[in-house]
Amino acid sequence: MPPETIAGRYHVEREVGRGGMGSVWLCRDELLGRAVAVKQVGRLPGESTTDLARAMREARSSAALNHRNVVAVYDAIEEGDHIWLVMEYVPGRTLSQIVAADGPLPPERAAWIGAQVADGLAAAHARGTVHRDVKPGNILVTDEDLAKISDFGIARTHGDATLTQSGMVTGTPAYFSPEQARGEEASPASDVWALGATLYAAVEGHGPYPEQPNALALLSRIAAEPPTAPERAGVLAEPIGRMLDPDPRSRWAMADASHALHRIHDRNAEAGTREELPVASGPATTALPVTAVAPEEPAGATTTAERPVAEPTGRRGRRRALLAALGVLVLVAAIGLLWWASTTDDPSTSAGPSAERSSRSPSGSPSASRTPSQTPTTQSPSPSETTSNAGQTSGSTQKFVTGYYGVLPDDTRSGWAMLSSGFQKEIGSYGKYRGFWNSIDSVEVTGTSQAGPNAVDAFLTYTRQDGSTASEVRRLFLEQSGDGYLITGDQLER
Ligand SMILES: Nc1ncnc2c1ncn2[C@@H]1O[C@H](COP(=O)(O)OP(=O)(O)OP(=O)(O)O)[C@@H](O)[C@H]1O
Repeated sequence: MPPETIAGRYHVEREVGRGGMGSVWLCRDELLGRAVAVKQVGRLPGESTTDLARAMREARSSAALNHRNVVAVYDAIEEGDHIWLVMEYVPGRTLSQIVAADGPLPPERAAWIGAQVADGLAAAHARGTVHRDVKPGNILVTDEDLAKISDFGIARTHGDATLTQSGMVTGTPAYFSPEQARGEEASPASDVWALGATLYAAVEGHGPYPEQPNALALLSRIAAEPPTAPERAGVLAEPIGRMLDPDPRSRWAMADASHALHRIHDRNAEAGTREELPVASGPATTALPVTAVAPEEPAGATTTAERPVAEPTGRRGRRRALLAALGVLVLVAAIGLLWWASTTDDPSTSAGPSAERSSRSPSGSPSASRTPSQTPTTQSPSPSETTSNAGQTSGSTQKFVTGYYGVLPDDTRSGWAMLSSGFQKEIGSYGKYRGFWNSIDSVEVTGTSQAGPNAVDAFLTYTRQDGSTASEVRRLFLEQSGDGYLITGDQLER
């Protein structure tokens, strides 16, 4: 039984759940007058300090993150043989509880939940933290479908000591990526796999691999065999396939996943009702971003058909089924391509090369969502909060960014000159850059926010040539150049 009050401050109201390391209690923070969730992590006398270290690691990883899609950790209190992790209280259910109670989710709803989680994880990746245990049980979802990723219990930041000394499995094997199953280090790419497997489970009602009690047998299967293609994924078929790419080098980055999932959500919202959205409709299939992280691939050459959920492993039946599934996907992609070719109003798809299609809405510059060399230090608050928060030193970088969008879309020559040569190379050519901006009628900067010494988040609203609008938050990375700056890269934030 927990005490009535924890650390003289958190009044215990009731137990809200129980996990592998202990109970979670709903408490009232008497000092701040707010509800908090307090997770009790046991440390029995004589027991090793592994649990304690794990809890502290969870606290450290999560507390450094401030993102609406990551459960905030407020405090970690050591008391007797326990640690109390004080977290943001998220009223709702875990994704696994939702699927268990209500059955598999419609792909569009799963996409929305996945998009939010991808945002939270992308923020964690940007600061060097890998979650390592993404699974439906670690995703909390409110009644309004606000999703938050929790339990950075086995996450670690670069430079932390190895978690296990003797090959003990950390994480949930069912959601392990093939490279993890082979014993390689967890990486942002393995979080992408785990999110793909989580979305698979959300729409199918079971994970990508058949459950089995023998963890080692499961791991060897994951390492050797691709999962079977999902049957109920609909519009999520391609994102799941790209996230479950067995090769981590060509697997989507988290930003690509976020982008694609948001697109599905945006299109669904535009369509008005979930049911109205055709399954695997043309635009949703063809307009998905193509990751720019596979350097050996020619830009823009990747199609759904080239990246199946499962790659052939030598099992004939599976191969045949896959080929059939791929045939359908190729057909869908071809129909989508025709649809796409007949429209010019979607700037995010009009840019052509793969790097330019990494944005879910019109990009500030048609660039890849990439891991920046400069790590942002803060998360973006809402546009209204941000401009006024800019400090004196950050003013000039924000001014520069506002100025950059000020010349666009009309003066692409000047805009192009504000990009570093490396970034220009990454985009490909001035013609591609201009081609993108030609599809935009106007771009408005509704706010800016300092995301790091050389990183600025721009809150943008684009109006396309056809009058439709789209909004996004784009992070621009800058380098000093003479008295001014050059843009060295960008990344979609929201
Ligand atoms: N911040 C929170 N707000 C509200 N409920 C929560 C919160 N965190 C956890 N819960 C509830 O408590 C339950 C247990 O959470 P916990 O993180 O300990 O479980 P777990 O992820 O299954 O365990 P573990 O990963 O430690 O093996 C969850 O299933 C959820 O219902």
